[in-house]
Amino acid sequence: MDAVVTVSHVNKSFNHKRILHDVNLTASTHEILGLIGPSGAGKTTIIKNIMGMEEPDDGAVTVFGQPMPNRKVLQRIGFMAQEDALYNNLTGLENLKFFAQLFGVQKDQLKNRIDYTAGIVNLNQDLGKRVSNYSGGMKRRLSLAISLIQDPELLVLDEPTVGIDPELRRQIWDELRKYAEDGKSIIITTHVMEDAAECDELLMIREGHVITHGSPSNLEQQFNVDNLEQVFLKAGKSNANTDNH
Ligand SMILES: Nc1ncnc2c1ncn2[C@@H]1O[C@H](COP(=O)(O)OP(=O)(O)OP(=O)(O)O)[C@@H](O)[C@H]1O
Repeated sequence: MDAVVTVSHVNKSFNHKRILHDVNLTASTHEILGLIGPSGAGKTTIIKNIMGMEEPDDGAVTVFGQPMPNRKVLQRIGFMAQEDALYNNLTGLENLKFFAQLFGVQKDQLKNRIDYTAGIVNLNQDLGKRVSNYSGGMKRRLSLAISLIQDPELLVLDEPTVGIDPELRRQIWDELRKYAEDGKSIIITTHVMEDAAECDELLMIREGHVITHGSPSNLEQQFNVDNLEQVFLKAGKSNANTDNH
């Protein structure tokens, strides 16, 4: 496994309030890395620092060995933001084609990539509709298909499973697993423990601190509990105690 993303000792404040405290992480090939924590914990801020959309106050971020932002590196990343960035007046198909061209998908690959990515999120039947007529869940699914369109080496997905029903969620996780097995790297944020259980490596985030990290099974063992929710609660408590001393 090779390191694809490194975040080293990153601190970030907004309006003099510290949002990230000494965050460290490594995302590697063949791996799904999950950032889990409640709303406001700082997950999106970490993602934005990785994508070069925010700059750390201290510390460093590299993606494929390069400091971000870097336009060439961005071409190698499939990014799904928390807010859907779609063209509402275009159809789903036109959106997919637009982003495929932006990311340099070869013409002879275009149909295959569109069929494949729309299939993953069950949108094939709705591609002719304008996005303005899509539900919120359909928009999330289209955003996910777009993030996969150029077969990126790194996928960065901010809350991809919000608004997605359990059956489709299973299908998406199976595809993400295949993607990682193919040697790619995936970073995903979630506040849902079922999603966290699908990851190879987890960072539990609370109030901008990484309170613990490890594989789901190792974390359950380490904290001597049988689910990740309990790990989060126990890790949060021990972290709070440490903070007080
Ligand atoms: N540009 C900004 N200016 C000021 N405060 C910000 C900015 N971006 C984020 N914050 C604050 O940083 C904190 C962490 O936000 P962030 O979006 O990273 O959390 P999150 O874990 O992704 O939450 P959610 O699951 O709700 O998306 C919040 O208190 C938020 O209000």
